[in-house]
Amino acid sequence: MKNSQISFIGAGNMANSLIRGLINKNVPPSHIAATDIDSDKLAELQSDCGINTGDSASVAAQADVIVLAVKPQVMAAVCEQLQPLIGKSDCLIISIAAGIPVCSLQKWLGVERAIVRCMPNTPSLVGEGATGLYANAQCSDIQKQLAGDIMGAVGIACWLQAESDIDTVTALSGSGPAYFFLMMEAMEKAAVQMGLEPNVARQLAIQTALGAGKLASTSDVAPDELRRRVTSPGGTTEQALLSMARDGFETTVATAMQAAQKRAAELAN
Ligand SMILES: NC(=O)C1=CN([C@@H]2O[C@H](COP(=O)(O)OP(=O)(O)OC[C@H]3O[C@@H](n4cnc5c(N)ncnc54)[C@H](O)[C@@H]3O)[C@@H](O)[C@H]2O)C=CC1
Ligand SMILES: O=C(O)[C@@H]1CCC=N1
Repeated sequence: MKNSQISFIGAGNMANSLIRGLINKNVPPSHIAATDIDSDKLAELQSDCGINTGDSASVAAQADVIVLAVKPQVMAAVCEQLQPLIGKSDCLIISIAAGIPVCSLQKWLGVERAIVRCMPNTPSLVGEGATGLYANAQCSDIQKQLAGDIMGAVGIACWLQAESDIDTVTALSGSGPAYFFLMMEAMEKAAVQMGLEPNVARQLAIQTALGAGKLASTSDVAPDELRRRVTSPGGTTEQALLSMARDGFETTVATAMQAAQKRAAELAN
């Protein structure tokens, strides 16, 4: 990855998290380029991070890796416009788009292209990303290594056996940060309704999420046992968890993830 030129097509929320996350991990800004139809986004990235920006032709010409970071709905048009502009025949294409299958990307970019489909998430910005990856048969081991290194620089990177697993990863970790943010919002709101200062409620809700995540990720103990260690028999947590179970918490989560997975499959068409 050290000497690779990485170009982003689309410089929105997810590209920003990846670009800023890579720079935080000491990838030289001169190795990163981005294009977007919104020139304000490019100007901000250039002034904040010092990366190269320009039109599709200029960022695609020298790229060793092109990261497709536009919405699924415009991916076909973006790829068809991009295809003749890709300068290097061994340029690796990384798509982070939800839903769009490799066969569609091949149709729009040319069948011989090495393509890795990834599903990252926005905590990549702070080096805590979680990405699932799937490579097509045209990818060499070196190209797979490169994709894994890029995503691994900003968090954990897990290779998937089947392309369809990407839709599950989308429902789990791609969309997942939003579920935890919603939980923080809901906890904060309830605490304020119970009389706590909003500022204090927010700080404690966020720190509790951070602490639980850190504890779960650094401990050998599984989340169910960590949960039991908080839950004193006859105590307060027990009452809260019983209330959640009565309200169907697990079903709510499973149904929500199925809805996200179903939407990912729909975006393929
Ligand atoms: N936001 C997230 O948490 C995640 C998003 N993704 C995927 O990342 C992709 C981008 O999503 P977001 O960053 O959230 O969307 P976004 O709307 O913030 O960014 C998309 C960017 O593409 C630009 N764009 C549109 N047409 C273009 C064109 N023809 N050429 C160049 N740029 C163009 C837009 O101006 C915009 O800045 C989507 O495919 C999404 O499925 C994947 C994982 C997580
Ligand atoms: O909501 C979306 O469609 C994208 C994909 C995963 C997270 N954000």
